[in-house]
Amino acid sequence: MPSPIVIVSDALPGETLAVLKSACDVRHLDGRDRKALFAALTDADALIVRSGTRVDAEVLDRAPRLRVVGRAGVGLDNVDTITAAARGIAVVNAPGSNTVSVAELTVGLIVASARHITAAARSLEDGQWRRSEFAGVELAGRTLGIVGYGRVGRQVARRMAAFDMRVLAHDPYADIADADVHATGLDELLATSDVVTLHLPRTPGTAGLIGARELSLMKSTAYLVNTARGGIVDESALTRALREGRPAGAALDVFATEPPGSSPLLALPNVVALPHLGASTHDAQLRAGREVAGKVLAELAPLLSPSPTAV
Ligand SMILES: NC(=O)c1ccc[n+]([C@@H]2O[C@H](COP(=O)([O-])OP(=O)(O)OC[C@H]3O[C@@H](n4cnc5c(N)ncnc54)[C@H](O)[C@@H]3O)[C@@H](O)[C@H]2O)c1
Ligand SMILES: O=C(O)CC[C@@H](O)C(=O)O
Repeated sequence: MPSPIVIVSDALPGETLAVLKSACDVRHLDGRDRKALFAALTDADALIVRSGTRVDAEVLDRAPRLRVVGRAGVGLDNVDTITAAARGIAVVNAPGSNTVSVAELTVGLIVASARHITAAARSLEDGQWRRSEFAGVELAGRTLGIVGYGRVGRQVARRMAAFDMRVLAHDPYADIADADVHATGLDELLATSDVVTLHLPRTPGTAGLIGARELSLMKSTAYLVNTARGGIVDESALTRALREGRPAGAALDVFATEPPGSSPLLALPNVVALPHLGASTHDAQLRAGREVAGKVLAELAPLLSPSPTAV
């Protein structure tokens, strides 16, 4: 029996690739090259992606043999799960694999915002020594508002409570029962928080959730941190709001379109911007790779002989 063909269209750890290669014919390409992706999918049994490959209906149309799409990470907003389900294609991901990494990056961005770390570092690199301009605020005693109290939101709450912040959380679907975390409505959270941090998925229901009205509710001294998904925030409204100084600044790991090209957000002095690094630790990538490889091989089991290397 020929080995199943697995297309890997984003970077995966060597260990994951080795596991897959022990049982499958693994082919690499850059998933942003749609032409190459379409060509490779004609005889593919599995496709493994991260956030860089858009797996829409057009992609699935080109893959008549596809049994499984593996997402080496959490967010499934780049995969058309409805079309996949309609065609009997399994979609598997690795929830929880990168929770700690995203929470730790979020802590970094909160501290960087309160203390102007990136702007001050850039200024010194430019040969300047402007101490008073970069005076920040303490986080202790101030209020953190968490929108989306799932895996990452809860880990951020724990870590920032250790900074002695008062923690609010808004999540219509979660049980917010942790001591020291106060459940609130979204408007109240926006109006009372000194830092607002987003940890919810991008779905048709959450796209543009934070728009001009919501931003206008925030304090002029507050910071917005987004390590969730770009499309949750209306970027045009955010650009206008930041130019007007309400909120005071934003730290963004994610953008509506990635890479964000010439987005005006990148040119604003009160923006800290990162190239979607939340899950980019060796630890998280290894966990995500192991989990997704195991799930993909399980879906391919009927095509495998002899049985795959255990993962
Ligand atoms: N920057 C990165 O590299 C990176 C890495 C991992 C995850 N993420 C993003 O972070 C998101 C959260 O990850 P997670 O593992 O915590 O997911 P999760 O599913 O554990 O938590 C998401 C929470 O959002 C809540 N939610 C849904 N709609 C909401 C709404 N309208 N208002 C408030 N809350 C709402 C859900 O009830 C859930 O509790 C993912 O969906 C993904 O998009 C980003
Ligand atoms: O694939 C990535 O590198 C980022 C993934 C991350 O955003 C996720 O949703 O797990």
